[in-house]
Formats: sequence, C-alpha cells, structure tokens
Amino acid sequence: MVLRAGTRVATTTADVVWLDDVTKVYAGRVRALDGVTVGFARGSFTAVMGPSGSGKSTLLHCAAALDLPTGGRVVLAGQEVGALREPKLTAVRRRHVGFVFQSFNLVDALSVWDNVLLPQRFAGVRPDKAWAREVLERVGLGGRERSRPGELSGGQQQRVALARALAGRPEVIFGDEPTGALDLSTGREVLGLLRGFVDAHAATVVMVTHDPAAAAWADRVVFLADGRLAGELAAPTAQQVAARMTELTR
Ligand SMILES: Nc1ncnc2c1ncn2[C@@H]1O[C@H](COP(=O)(O)OP(=O)(O)OP(=O)(O)O)[C@@H](O)[C@H]1O
Repeated sequence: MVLRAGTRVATTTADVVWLDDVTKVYAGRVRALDGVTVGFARGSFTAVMGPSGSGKSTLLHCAAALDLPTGGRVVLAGQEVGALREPKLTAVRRRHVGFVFQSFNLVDALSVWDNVLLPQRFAGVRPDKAWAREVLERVGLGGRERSRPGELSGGQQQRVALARALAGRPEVIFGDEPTGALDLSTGREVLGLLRGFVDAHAATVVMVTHDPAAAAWADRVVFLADGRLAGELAAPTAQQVAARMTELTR
C-alpha cells in the first residue's frame, strides 16, 4: 500500500497507535529501535519498561510523532506519521497527543487555567472550557485556576500537567516517567488519576517508567531490551515486573 501525506489508514485492530517493524538509527550507527512491532489499544494503559538505553524514550518519541523512524511505519490516530511533513506533523501531534513529563513542563508565567488550555490554543482549536473545568475538578484542582505553577506543590503541578494533557481529549496520552520526580504517595495519586481516566473515559495511556510499582497500574507492560521487544505482561503485579526486569538486566 502506498500512503500519501494525510492518508488515513484503516487498521484491523482498535489500536490508537501502531508501530510496524519500526527501526530507529541515530547518527547512522546507534540502533535504538530494531524491528519493533507493537500496538496500543484504545482505552488501554500500557507501561513501557526496559534497562537503561533499551530504547524506551525512542519508542515513545516515535509513537508520539516527536521523532520519525528510520524504517517501518508508525500509525497515530489513523495517520501514517512517516508520510507527513511539517507543519502537518505538528498539527497531528497537537490534536491527537497529550504529554506528561517527569519535569511537568508547565509555563511559570501562565496561570493554571492558561497552562491547561495552552495546547488547544497552539493547535488553533476552540478550547472545550467545560471539559477543561471538569478535568481540573477531577484532578483535585478546582478553584486553583488562577494560581501560578510556582505556587503549587510538585504533585499539584503534575496534576496540572495531567489536566493539560487531558483537556484536548487526545487520542493518546504519553507519559515519560510521569511519577519520576514525585514522592511515593503523590506518585500513587497521579497514577490513580491516569488509571481513572482510562477506566472512566476510555483514555489511552502509554507510559515509560523505571518503577515496577508504577508499571503495575497498567493493563500491560511491554519490555524492551537492546531496542527490541523482550516480551510483555498482562495484568502485571509489581513483583512480576521486578522479576522480569531482573532477568533483562542480568
Ligand atoms: N539523539 C540521539 N543520538 C544518538 N544516540 C541516541 C540519541 N538518543 C538516544 N540515543 C541512544 O539510543 C539508545 C536508546 O536510547 P533511549 O533514550 O531510547 O533509551 P531508554 O531506554 O529510554 O534509556 P533510559 O532508561 O536511560 O532513559 C541509547 O544507546 C542511547 O544512547
């Protein structure tokens, strides 16, 4: 099948994101991903784990259309990413993807409310303010709309980032160590919120983490080793995940 820019691809599965034999080579020699085929179904919560340097961030970046693969295909929200060029690529990302990073990445000069609506404004879409308000309520920040990020705790800032990721009703939310900078109980709250949005709103979450306890909140854990898929676990427990990680790092 020849795919043109903007072509919508009919996949046979309910996958919101699909990587088909994806390879990513950096600087012509570092094979960060090597023939990875994996899909992320609508309404699912997936954790991506693997030893340091195994390709987790690269997978996330390729899946989120932040980077293009060297080989293979990435289909995001029905669009073949590799067939798109800027500014269409950015438009697809802004419209269909939400991000939650370890470092929150909020704009300090803006209020909580303006941070939450920022991606939609960048995307040039009319913000759904009623939904944004509801999302802020759900993450426990109703009434803090006028606060600045610097006035909030780390956990509250990550909840703002979560509200921002959800406010545009993205097809998929990517988390890059979203609890990495949080203490245990605050991290649990954020994971519980992500889990709640998957269960109640059929949100789709793909999260890179090093923490087996965080991965245990997911429906499935996908393991990477040396840029290749190294198995997966459904309905994982933290103990199972930790045991698998020990095998992979041996
Ligand atoms: N921009 C880049 N240029 C060159 N090599 C890169 C680049 N980004 C990543 N790599 C290399 O690709 C491989 C995979 O890196 P990646 O960051 O995806 O792994 P990771 O599993 O996320 O690692 P970590 O757990 O340490 O964050 C590593 O060997 C890394 O050094």
